[in-house]
Amino acid sequence: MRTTKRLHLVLASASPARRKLLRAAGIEPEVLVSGVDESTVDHSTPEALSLTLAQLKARTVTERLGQPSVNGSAPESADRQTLVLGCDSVLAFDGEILGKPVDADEATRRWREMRGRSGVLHTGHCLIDLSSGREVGAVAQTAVHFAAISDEEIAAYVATGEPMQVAGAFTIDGLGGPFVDRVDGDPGTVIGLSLPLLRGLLGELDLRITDLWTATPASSTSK
Ligand SMILES: Nc1nc2c(ncn2[C@@H]2O[C@H](COP(=O)(O)OP(=O)(O)OP(=O)(O)O)[C@@H](O)[C@H]2O)c(=O)[nH]1
Repeated sequence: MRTTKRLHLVLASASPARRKLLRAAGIEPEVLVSGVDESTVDHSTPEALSLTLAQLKARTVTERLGQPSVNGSAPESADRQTLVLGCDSVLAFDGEILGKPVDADEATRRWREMRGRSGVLHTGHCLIDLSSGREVGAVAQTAVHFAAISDEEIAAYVATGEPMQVAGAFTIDGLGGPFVDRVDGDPGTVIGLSLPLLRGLLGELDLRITDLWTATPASSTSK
């Protein structure tokens, strides 16, 4: 049965890219950074790692909101139904699971290996409905094909500092754009949040992504 309450999305992420994706899709999230120490989680597959970290981030913020955790049934709020979304992105490349490079040297080394080759960006998503305590989650994968860039291009890109801020040491919608030939799959998954996957998770909770629109698309695009 569809909700009659106003839906409110809390994004449990510091990622400016995730927030930008949601806002462009008409969803204005409240941002509550989880502060999770990702080094405490170790998993052998990129799917398990990205999903577990997404769950940890969403659950951490849910607890902080003073609501029971996943198995509790949070008290109904008057007119607002709050959802918490956690995400985590990792690159699977050459049999390794790669997050953000620790420094410029690692970013340089990675690019010298990645250029001209392909990897798979995995983004785990976890969505918790505070009113019911229900939790749903899934991982999206998008293949990334890197351009055969020169040592000089690598040096210039690493010098911008961007590679050290993002999983996989590259962006497709930033300075790294020219260095990715193509992606196979949802580009949002590479950027850090898959909107079609979010739509599916909301559907599992009997909710619609259109109920999350804070600005109706017409008004948000009017000049
Ligand atoms: N703009 C952009 N950001 C990317 C891209 N690929 C990865 N990222 C970012 O790289 C970061 C991956 O690190 P995560 O640990 O998942 O997220 P975070 O930024 O540390 O933020 P938290 O969710 O609070 O942990 C995210 O901010 C992603 O948005 C890309 O192609 N474009």
